[in-house]
Amino acid sequence: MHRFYVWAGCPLCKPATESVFIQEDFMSCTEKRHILEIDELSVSFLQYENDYSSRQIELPVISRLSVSVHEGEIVAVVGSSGSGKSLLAHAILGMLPYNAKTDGQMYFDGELLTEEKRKELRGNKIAFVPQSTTYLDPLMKVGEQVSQGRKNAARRERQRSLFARYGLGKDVDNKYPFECSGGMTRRVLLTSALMGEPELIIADEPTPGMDLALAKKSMEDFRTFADEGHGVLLITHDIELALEVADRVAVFYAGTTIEEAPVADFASEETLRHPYTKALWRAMPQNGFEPLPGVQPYVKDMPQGCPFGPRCSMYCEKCSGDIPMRRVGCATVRCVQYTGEPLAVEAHHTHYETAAEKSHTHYEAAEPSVEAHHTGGHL
Ligand SMILES: Nc1ncnc2c1ncn2[C@@H]1O[C@H](COP(=O)(O)OP(=O)(O)OP(=O)(O)O)[C@@H](O)[C@H]1O
Ligand code: NI
Repeated sequence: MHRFYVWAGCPLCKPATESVFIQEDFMSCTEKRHILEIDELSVSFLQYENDYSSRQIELPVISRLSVSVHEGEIVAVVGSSGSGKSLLAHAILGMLPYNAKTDGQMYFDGELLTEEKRKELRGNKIAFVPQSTTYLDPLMKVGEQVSQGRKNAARRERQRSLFARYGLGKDVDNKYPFECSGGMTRRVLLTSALMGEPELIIADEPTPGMDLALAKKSMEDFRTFADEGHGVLLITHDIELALEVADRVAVFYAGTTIEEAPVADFASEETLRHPYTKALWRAMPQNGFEPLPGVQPYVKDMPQGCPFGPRCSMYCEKCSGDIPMRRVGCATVRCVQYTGEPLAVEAHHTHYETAAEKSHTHYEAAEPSVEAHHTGGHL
């Protein structure tokens, strides 16, 4: 087991002026099995410059995006419309349009995700709940699609109980997609994902159109699924929902990850790292509902360096250069201004060792590097 020692002042046990060495066990972020790892993914689309031109341009919509899901985890991907959430899901599943070009590496259970591997995993080890309700085959009855042609007594029973759990009557089996309402289709897509024996569920905005009770049930089912040692990548606009159900949150902005943080870090603005994540925190109703002026840049007007730069009060010259993703404890952040690591109090206390052990610890690495993370992980 790798151990790193992080230097931080504890707001509870020590006065603010006094710092303590605390030992943090990074098992949770470096050595747990990585079910999914996305490493510096970029996606661009080849497009004609305009309606009258035969010249093609490359439109970069996702750049150097990194995110991971470990066993037992629900990782929420949050970010505003157009930040690249759905494209990430489509890239993992090999469902991008023909004019898309990708770069970077993706791993599933430690294995490189090739085009062939994606086809093999899609609908088997990786289940997908799409954002759009048009994914069902319009010419096939719903029941057939949910059972995926694999009928046996156990699967029939599983389907019956899931349909009952999500308020889908027996008659739904025999309906064609056009006979289902939008909300019903969402429930069908969800039961379909829960039907098989996947390792990972990628759910792209699974709850719109569901009433609160059903939405809660679906989150409970994701929790149970994750607790069995699987993983869930939950894409949502809804940061409050994310904080309720997820273990970690990946924050997307303009096609890249700007921060990945354990949910406990959202307990206060101070324990978050990126100015955009802090602004999201302040915009939550319970934290003052403070709106963030400005809009996310469109791909064609992307600024140099940090995409959040034009809206950031901390912007300075160094923000216009290359901004690498840095690992800081169990989190990652893409901000050159971030210097410290105020640990979330909860995480800190969970990992605190006895006084005797503490006295033998020494400062080893305040910020384990991304390389350390990789070698300590599955690679
Ligand atoms: N086929 C395409 N060709 C060109 N650009 C595209 C294509 N598909 C998506 N985009 C662009 O990629 C960016 C990311 O889109 P994506 O659908 O991933 O956003 P999202 O975060 O899922 O948004 P939402 O919350 O609205 O679902 C957007 O700017 C979108 O316009
Ligand atoms: Ni989307």
